Amino acid sequence: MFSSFFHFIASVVLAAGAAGYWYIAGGITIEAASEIFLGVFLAASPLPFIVSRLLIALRIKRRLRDSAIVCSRVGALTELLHVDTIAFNRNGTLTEGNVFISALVPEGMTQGSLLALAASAEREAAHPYAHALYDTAVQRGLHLQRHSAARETESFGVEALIARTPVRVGKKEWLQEENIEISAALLTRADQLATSGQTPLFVSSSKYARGIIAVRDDIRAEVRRALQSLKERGLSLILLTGETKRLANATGKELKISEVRSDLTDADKAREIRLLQSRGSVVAMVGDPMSDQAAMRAADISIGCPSSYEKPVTDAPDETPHDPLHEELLRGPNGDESASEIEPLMSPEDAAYFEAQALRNQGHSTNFTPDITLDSEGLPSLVTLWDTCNAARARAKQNRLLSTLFLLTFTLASAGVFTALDAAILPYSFVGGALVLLLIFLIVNALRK
Ligand SMILES: Nc1ncnc2c1ncn2[C@@H]1O[C@H](COP(=O)(O)OP(=O)(O)OP(=O)(O)O)[C@@H](O)[C@H]1O
Ligand SMILES: [Cu+]
Repeated sequence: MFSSFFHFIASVVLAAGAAGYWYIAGGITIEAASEIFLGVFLAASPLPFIVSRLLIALRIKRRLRDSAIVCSRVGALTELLHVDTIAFNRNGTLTEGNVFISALVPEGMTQGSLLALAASAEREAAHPYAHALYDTAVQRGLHLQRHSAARETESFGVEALIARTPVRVGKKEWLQEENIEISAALLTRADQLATSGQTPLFVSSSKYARGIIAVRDDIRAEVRRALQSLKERGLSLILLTGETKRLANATGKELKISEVRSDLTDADKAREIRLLQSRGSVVAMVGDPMSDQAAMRAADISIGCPSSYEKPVTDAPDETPHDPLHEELLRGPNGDESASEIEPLMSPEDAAYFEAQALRNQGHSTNFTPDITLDSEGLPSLVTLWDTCNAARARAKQNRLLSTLFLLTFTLASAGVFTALDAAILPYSFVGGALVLLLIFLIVNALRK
């Protein structure tokens, strides 16, 4: 856009220069000088270049008509060709989006009570892990306790007050920061679980870890192939994830990605991207438009991977219309009176505590649309998009070359440079006609099969 503007200014200056020269040195009339001005201006105009750029985006768009890939910024399609690094998150983008509990490791309690404790804390949490814990507990018919307040911390976990006791579910590092005691046995077990591709969630009540719940969301086979294809196309890949180092490394190994950054919040991911950019990389970020917002804004191109988590449930629409546990929880302690869930019993101190914490979590705004949104296939459709853009690149090159040739020869001819060789000054009507022909040719060339 900027360069087109300068190109335009340059063409005006050039035209004025040529007309001025002939008016003064050649002694021609003002009418003849304006005709020279017009001729040079038409020959040197940026129009063919602007048209070429738009046509390429149009070509790509037409090619993508049959796929469900959505592009909300047309320029992104041509800019995609300059990208050399693809960054992506793990959960939802690389994985099935099907989270399940793969191990329950309680310490000093039963598996059931460990899960019930964690699920009680996760009741209203939004993370897919929270849903998995809660849904499994409900399916098993476990008795959940009501919490008086809960707070979900991005990238760390959830904290809830249950019967005035703080219960936490989340990352080891976070619990350790809160001075929660974790036994050596649990720590070892967690490392084993993470190395085998699972996410160990620590559950603590008061100041002690009560066990681990391991959740799992496996890598999709198509994603492995897609990443391989992207690598073959000369792109650098980098995994930016909120998961812990062990799991991230296991994922990297499984997918043969050497660049892996773990334990990142959204803001950390954005910082990693800026770091890559400062080294000259042009980065596209594939992620979740909700939870990777800052990273996607920082990237040169943001690509939304329609998270499998958000898939509308079409398979079983009328299964479990209401969960029995929910109703049980709504019933008061006497079994008859309906206790309100919306107004939890919270002491003013608790309320103040959680209010202060909640304020720190309010960074995200919800209305962010990525430049490009992949189809339900997710990452594999990026390969299709890339190939389409790349195929268009050859056509773009031809058109640019032709436009440049036109500009050089017609500018010189209409400025009268060839009069030195006894040629006449090219009249502006001729230049105009040639320009129209050129534009028609560009259109045909860009859009033909
Ligand atoms: N509600 C929650 N309950 C338990 N653990 C949580 C919760 N929210 C976050 N965590 C912990 O924080 C970690 C990172 O979460 P985060 O949302 O940042 O990453 P992610 O989106 O799951 O992964 P990626 O960055 O690859 O997409 C999780 O692995 C989990 O250990
Ligand atoms: Cu996705």
